[in-house]
Amino acid sequence: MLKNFEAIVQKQQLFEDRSTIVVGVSGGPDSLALLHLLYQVREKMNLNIVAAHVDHMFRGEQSEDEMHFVINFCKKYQITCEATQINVSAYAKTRKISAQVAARECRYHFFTEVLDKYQADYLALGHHGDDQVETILMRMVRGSTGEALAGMKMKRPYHNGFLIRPLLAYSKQEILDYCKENELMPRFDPSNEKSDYTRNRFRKHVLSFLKQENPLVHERFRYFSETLLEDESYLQVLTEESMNKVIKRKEKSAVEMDIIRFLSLPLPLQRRGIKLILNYLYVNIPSSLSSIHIESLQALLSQNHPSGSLDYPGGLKVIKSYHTCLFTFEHKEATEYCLDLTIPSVLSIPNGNGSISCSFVSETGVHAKGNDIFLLNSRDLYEPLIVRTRKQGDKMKLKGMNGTKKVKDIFIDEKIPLHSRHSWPIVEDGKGNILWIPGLKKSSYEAENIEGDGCIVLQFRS
Ligand SMILES: Nc1ncnc2c1ncn2[C@@H]1O[C@H](COP(=O)(O)OP(=O)(O)OP(=O)(O)O)[C@@H](O)[C@H]1O
Repeated sequence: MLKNFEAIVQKQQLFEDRSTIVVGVSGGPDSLALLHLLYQVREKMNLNIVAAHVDHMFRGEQSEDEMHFVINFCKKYQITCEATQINVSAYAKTRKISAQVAARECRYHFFTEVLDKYQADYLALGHHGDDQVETILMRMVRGSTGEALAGMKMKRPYHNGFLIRPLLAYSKQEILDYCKENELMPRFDPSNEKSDYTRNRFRKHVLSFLKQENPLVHERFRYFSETLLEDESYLQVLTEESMNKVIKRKEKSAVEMDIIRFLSLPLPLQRRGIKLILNYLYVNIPSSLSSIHIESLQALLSQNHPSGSLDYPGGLKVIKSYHTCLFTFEHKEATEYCLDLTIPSVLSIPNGNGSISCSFVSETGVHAKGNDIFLLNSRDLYEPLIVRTRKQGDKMKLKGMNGTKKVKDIFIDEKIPLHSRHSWPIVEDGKGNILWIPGLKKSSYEAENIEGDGCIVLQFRS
């Protein structure tokens, strides 16, 4: 028995007694050793083991032979076996994907079918410690960050249960020795020897060098991976707590955050905070998104200029405006509008900017405190009232002040983000006077007292 197999299963809580485990078995040494190990603990742990094999039909008779080898192996050990033949080359051609990607997709599709058929909770695969060293190094070179640098997880949620990789604790040599000791006679896939795949190049040139330096290098990488995952999960909790105080608005396709609060976080939380937002907004993280995007955003947010924007892959735009940073997929220029406000009515403002209700009241006693409500004496009403977006040169007579002020300056003083200014509603009367910028400022046209003929009440709801 491979050293400590049971101890690892217990320590990592890989699976429970009485579980059904589907094992992906190619016929190679790794998966064959895995199948055999699980077979060894089967009785003791009351396991139901099912082997699943896919013949990718890449190598004609040779790969068919491998399938029969797996079927016969299972027969010998009285293990249930599900085997299938899939024309992966044809699949790859119709979908215009590489043979490797196609093989993976077909394999995992079949695995889920078998998991469902046997209502299994676990899919076990034969990746080992040397695979892990290669994976981590490849990811480093590719520029992965955070949790991804920990490589493959020994246990992670998959389909309706978990994907487990019990052999990550062992080196390839230990597995080969195990196969020999137990006379398993695995098959060797010649494509593993080709050096045209990135992984094979890492195996040949980097892993062999590292093994010379330290034959137990896989254990060092395992320790690195485990501690990194622990550190990451702790930092993730801290990030989520901190970002709760930074995020101002969170919708399906847009997130707004407070830049000052964000910049007060330590850099590791800032980086993870940005990732958290991106993971939330993207359904699938685009492969072209890299650490460069995160770095350039950190630079944009910390520079003095009050505004700026970045284009992220997949149509996501990040817009800085004063103390607010908006991540949005909805950055089509806000449509201009100019709408009649009839009395009485409720008008929905375009671009999701709320509504304005408009009614006539005859009695006194209406309070118009704040900028969300506006009163206009009937005798000062010049119809039609219009709700529109801003125009160049807009000016307004401010309530309680002499003279006029540019609408543009009002937006700047109120620190309204650039993208919001284009769609903010402005209420104008039939003479072209700007009466009110709902939610922001009132003009001197507002009624001080309600007089004889009653008044119009405008109420803004954002
Ligand atoms: N054709 C297949 N059918 C069923 N399972 C497979 C097949 N190919 C790979 N697997 C599963 O995926 C794991 C990883 O596959 P990969 O090709 O990366 O490894 P490998 O070094 O070829 O492993 P092995 O020595 O088991 O063939 C295998 O150990 C096995 O559990």
